[in-house]
Amino acid sequence: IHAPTTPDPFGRAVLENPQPFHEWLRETAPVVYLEQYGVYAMGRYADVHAALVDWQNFESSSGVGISNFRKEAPWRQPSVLLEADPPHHDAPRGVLAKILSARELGRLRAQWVADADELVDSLLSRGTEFDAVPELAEAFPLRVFPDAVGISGEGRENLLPYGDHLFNTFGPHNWLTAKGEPHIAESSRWVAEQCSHEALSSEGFGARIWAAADRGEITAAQAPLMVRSLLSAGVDTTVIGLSAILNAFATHPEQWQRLRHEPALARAAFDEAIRLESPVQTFFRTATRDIVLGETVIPEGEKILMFLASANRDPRRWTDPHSFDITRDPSGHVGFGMGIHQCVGQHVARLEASILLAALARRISAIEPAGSAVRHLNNTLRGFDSIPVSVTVA
Ligand code: HEM
Ligand SMILES: CC(C)Cc1ccc(C(=O)O)cc1
Repeated sequence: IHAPTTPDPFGRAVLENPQPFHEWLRETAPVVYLEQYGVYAMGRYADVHAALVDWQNFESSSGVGISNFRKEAPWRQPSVLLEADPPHHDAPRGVLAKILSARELGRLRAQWVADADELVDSLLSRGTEFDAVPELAEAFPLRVFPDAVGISGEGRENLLPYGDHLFNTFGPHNWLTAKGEPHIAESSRWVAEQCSHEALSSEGFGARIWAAADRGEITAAQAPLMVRSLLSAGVDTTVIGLSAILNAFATHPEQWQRLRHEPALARAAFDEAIRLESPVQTFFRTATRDIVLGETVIPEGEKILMFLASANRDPRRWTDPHSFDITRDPSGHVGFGMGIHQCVGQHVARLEASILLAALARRISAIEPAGSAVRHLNNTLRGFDSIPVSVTVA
């Protein structure tokens, strides 16, 4: 199906409110050619899932953004994980999966719980009305994650702008990529400086990556790029994930009560928020051969735009897809991707969320909106700039 003119999926209107576009895409066909960008779009769960698990036909090494690395030079050195396919992808993935495993992360739990308790106590001592984005969704990851990686204390204000621009560059050049261009050279330089062996503290994820290089499991060239991966993917995403769950609970007070009575639901609640909100809305693959899908042929070398957020609300796969229900089984959602590139940091994200939610649930008997939430616009991410809330202390 050729769609000569559709609403622009990277335009302000769709980025603000993507659901009508997703509905149109799912109902039109399994694959729709978007003439505006010359890419093949998928919005149904079955097709997105199938593409994600089929790395041989839908490759990542030509880039997971709209730009085809085989046709134009990437603006930064390709990731040895995200923008690599087997066999090159295998060793870096194996090393990072071990370092970020749920088991390995257990050693961080006590410190992160203490940090969350301190942060929430201090916030509530200042009042019961606040903006949950800066005070919680940004403050908690920025307090625990850079230290867990082992980077220096100076310059951490570069992290969010670096990630925001990176995620914008997966989409087309537009007002969003133009916004980040003036500062990206400086923040890129700072990020690169944090990735050297000597810049990293002896305890963190970064040191463990370099130790793997010293053991010959990865090369000394791959090690700094793997640290860069953590700084690229590990901050803006979790800020949005926490914003999503906090906004979901503020707008569904009965679900908050459910969580308070059954704290063990926090883990499923976070994945349900990731399914419903899909912090990472879209990204691309590149066809490695002519791919026949229904009545459409995707020619070799062409880009496929996968709408994760649409797949996560596809009524063909989910009952009552637009509802936030923390008792639902959210497994199978593609908010963390699927297949060999599925988010290697998902346990870090889940640990941050479950610890922050527990700290809040202990102290707060109710949370509700105290004004309208403000969306944050980005070519790839969908989050919030502000979520004003008012809470009742238990
Ligand atoms: C709510 C938070 C997060 C979300 C929604 C998220 C989402 C995703 C998605 C959708 C992918 C798949 C990309 C693809 O298939 O091309 C991915 C991959 C990845 N994520 Fe996450 N992520 C989150 C947190 C994190 C964190 C905290 C880290 C680091 C500690 C991280 C590191 C990575 C890396 C390195 C990859 C590439 C894996 C590979 O290509 O093998 N992410 N993430
Ligand atoms: C959803 C993904 C595009 C997030 C992401 C970003 C960057 C990297 C990297 O390896 O730099 C990995 C994953």
